[in-house]
Amino acid sequence: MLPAQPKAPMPTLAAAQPSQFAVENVDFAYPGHAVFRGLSLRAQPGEFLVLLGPSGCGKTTLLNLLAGFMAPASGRVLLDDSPVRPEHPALGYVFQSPQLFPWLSALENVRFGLRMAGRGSEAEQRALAIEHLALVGLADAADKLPHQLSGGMQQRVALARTLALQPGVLLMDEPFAALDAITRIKLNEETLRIWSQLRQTVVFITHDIDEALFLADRILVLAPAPGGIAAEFDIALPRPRAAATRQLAQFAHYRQQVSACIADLQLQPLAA
Ligand SMILES: Nc1ncnc2c1ncn2[C@@H]1O[C@H](COP(=O)(O)OP(=O)(O)OP(=O)(O)O)[C@@H](O)[C@H]1O
Repeated sequence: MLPAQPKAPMPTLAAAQPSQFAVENVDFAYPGHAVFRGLSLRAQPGEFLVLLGPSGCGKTTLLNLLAGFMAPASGRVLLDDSPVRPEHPALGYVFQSPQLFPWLSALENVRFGLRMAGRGSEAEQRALAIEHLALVGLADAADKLPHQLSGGMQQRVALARTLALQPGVLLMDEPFAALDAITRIKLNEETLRIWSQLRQTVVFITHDIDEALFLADRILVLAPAPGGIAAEFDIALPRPRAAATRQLAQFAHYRQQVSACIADLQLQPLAA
């Protein structure tokens, strides 16, 4: 009889070890189209970093470089001091579209990643999936199919599916852009509630200034391609943040500063 294979460790609802990112002097181009020249940035462990910038400046490209889906032409992308690779267990993604399997229940969608990673027994996977559905406020929807859920609920399932794998970093590419304004604000608040509990490093892409201000410890504004970081804002709004945060004079002040920066960028003539 073959010896039993050691099982991958079962993640729990406990906080992950937050990861750190370093992008060092990265150049990247699509054929005939330079996107980054000499881009450098860092994300500290447990930081909520938001990337903001005009359409086409390279936000998604940067996230793909951070995820190891694409390689820079020169320079390095390091995750916890090693070159990033897409299968790194610390990486978790949430995309604009929830990308759920339509024939699987919410619970089975959340369990899917755990099954693929071979983590735990079926009973453990189910228990963890239920715990994470409860974390995103969907304890009662475990048996529902995706088409029985609203867009916001589907995106919560996608978030639970990613969080169940206990990533050290969450890469979020405009995750709430397709939702109505009220649902989006609600999910911004939920994201911060969950982040304050689990404290992963988050890299969040948006082109919504209010969303960026509400969430971020730090905002990096990207310049139009081929560029890099045009400006950096430390957002010292008090935490925990809630609806009242958006009414603060300090919030309005940051909004004015960031809006002016982006307006300035969009008025710049395109680089040759
Ligand atoms: N596969 C590709 N081949 C060639 N050019 C591409 C490709 N993907 C993206 N681009 C171009 O590279 C630039 C950066 O694209 P990217 O999608 O990263 O921008 P973005 O800031 O995320 O835009 P948006 O806010 O509109 O989503 C754009 O000018 C885009 O047209």
